[in-house]
Amino acid sequence: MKIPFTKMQGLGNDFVVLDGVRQSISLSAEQIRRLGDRRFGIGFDQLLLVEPAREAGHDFRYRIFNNDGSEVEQCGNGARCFARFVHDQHLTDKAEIRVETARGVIVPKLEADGLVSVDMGSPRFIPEQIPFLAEADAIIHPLEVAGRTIDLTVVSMGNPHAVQVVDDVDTAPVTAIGALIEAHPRFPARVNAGFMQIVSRSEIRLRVFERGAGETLACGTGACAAVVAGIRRGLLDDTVLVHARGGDLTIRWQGDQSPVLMTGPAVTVYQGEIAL
Ligand SMILES: N[C@@H](CCC[C@H](N)C(=O)O)C(=O)O
Repeated sequence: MKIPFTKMQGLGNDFVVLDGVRQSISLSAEQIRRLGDRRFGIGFDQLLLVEPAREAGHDFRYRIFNNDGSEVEQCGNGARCFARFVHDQHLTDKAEIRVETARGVIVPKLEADGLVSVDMGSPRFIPEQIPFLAEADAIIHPLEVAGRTIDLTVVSMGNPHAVQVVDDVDTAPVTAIGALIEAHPRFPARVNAGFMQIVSRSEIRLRVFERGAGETLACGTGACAAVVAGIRRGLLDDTVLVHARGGDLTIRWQGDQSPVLMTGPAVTVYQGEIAL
């Protein structure tokens, strides 16, 4: 069976997007891994499956899979690509879309300037909500990794993030230490590991070793989590320009229960068909 797909990217974080509205699609973890293989398949960091909404008042549901086949709760760059996809495929003519994810409803909006902004919902910090094994809630949690102690701020943006501050993202050991943090036993569902360099109170540089995908050129939820972590640590103001290796995002957060707002690009690269 052949299925049509769209290849998209948000700041170089790349996706295969499938239309599960016009046809019913069900993929095994093994099929996702095969499609995600950059030599034997199409290749992507995440696969996005767009489906009809389950509840009245919502426009769509979308499911997110890492290229290791695991299904995840949330994806920031994916949310922007999802919005561009349903619009370009004429699945909706709404500029503001209410979409169900595994962790609640998010609201992407196509802006007049071509960017997409997304209300990503409120961040969560309580250790069980991450999930993270810790005795109490704290802004900084020391974690033993490879014989040294790293100060982490843990944040859930629907999916789990552990953010550390580094002097220079270019020399930070993102791959080696990121993999150890991702698989650390204190994160029972694994975690996305963020490495944040503070440039000023309104600008950071960020690299993220993603759970289930390795280091990507950008991570939208990672950018939200890093800015929230920086604000909680008293290092950042409420509007921050995030420089990832694949490009820039603007993140806004007013604190407490207010939602995190993300604005950035979403680009279609090509369309094709592939045999499952
Ligand atoms: N690239 C994404 C995050 C994708 C999911 C993540 N790897 C996880 O396992 O939680 C983004 O842009 O947010």
